Amino acid sequence: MEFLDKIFPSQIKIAPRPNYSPENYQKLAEFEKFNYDPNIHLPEYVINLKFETLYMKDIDLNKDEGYLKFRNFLKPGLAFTAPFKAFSEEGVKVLREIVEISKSIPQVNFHTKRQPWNIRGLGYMSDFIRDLNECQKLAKLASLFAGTNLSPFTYFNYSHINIGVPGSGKKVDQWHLDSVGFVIVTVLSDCENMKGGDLQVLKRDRDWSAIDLLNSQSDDYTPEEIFTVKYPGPGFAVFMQGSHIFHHVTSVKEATEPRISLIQSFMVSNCFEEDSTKFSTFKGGDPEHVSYTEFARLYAWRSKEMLDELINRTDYDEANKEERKNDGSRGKQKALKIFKMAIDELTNAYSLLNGEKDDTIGYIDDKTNQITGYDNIKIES
Ligand SMILES: O=C(O)CCC(=O)C(=O)O
Ligand SMILES: [Fe+2]
Repeated sequence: MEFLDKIFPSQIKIAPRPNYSPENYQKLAEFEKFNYDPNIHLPEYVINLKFETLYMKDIDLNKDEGYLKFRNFLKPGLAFTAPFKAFSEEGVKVLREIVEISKSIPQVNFHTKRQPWNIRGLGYMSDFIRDLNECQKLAKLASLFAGTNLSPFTYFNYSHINIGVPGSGKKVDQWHLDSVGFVIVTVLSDCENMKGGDLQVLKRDRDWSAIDLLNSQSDDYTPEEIFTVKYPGPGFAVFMQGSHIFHHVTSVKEATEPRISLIQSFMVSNCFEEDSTKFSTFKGGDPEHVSYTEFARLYAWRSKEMLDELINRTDYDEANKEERKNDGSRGKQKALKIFKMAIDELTNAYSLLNGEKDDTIGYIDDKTNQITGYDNIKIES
């Protein structure tokens, strides 16, 4: 048995699949030749005990009691890992072929102010991408790093790809916090002689006061608190809690080919844990007919999971016994707590989806040095 199956004996939860593909994102015949097989496309994972890591507890600035309790629960909670080999040679080869095909599909190519070129939406169009993102082995590896069970995030995010064109003078990605809790960021291109194109992270937890520090970073000066990821080669990845630590990717100055990176996104499986999802980011960037439906389903699933917990509880008898002893409060209190959480989840979803509420976290625009929201404004490629 794989060591990951020993640690996580039960299946990772996957949100129910949509039984349709949104308009413009139907299955594509050109992708049919690729069949995902973790035994071929993933390597044997070897965990190096001298793994270079940064623990959330070491960069926490937030000393709020509730927050610390949550963090304690998430032990060991790696903020980010050292690079590890996430994909086999064959895995890299297939993914690169998929990227090449995708470049000629207009509706999956996006050019935004934050990211000059990204590819999104492949989960609906390619079974390989769908199966990779729903792979138990990869999700269990991410769960091991996070210290809690993680599930794949929404379909349109499955295998988000960034492309950095050498000499474009544009950052591949501006300083930002992710709008999803956890990511595995893999480089697929040859970076051996690349200048620039560095993924850099700030070693502080959600510290907005660091904006000046981030903006002071220039080509020839990297403040000590900013860490540069050194990828040994294609197929190597880092796992990170991108929703907690600011990160960006510098512009590619020189390289033998464009920089290609692949982002696998994960959210907490347990509906009762804190969730870092920020709907407004996706609302502001993805096609409207996709983001609304995906997030309606996501919030509906999370609330359903909460109510299922209430329906499937096996400790009512015990709670009821206690209840008789304790004047009827215990079982009732537990039930009320779950109802309240489900109501809050739905109220939050309702206000976000109908536009009464905005949960944007934005990114730092390098032109203005200001936090900027996602406004659906596309730029010319
Ligand atoms: O492309 C990369 O290396 C990282 C990109 C990133 O942080 C993102 O897409 O959120
Ligand atoms: Fe990111």
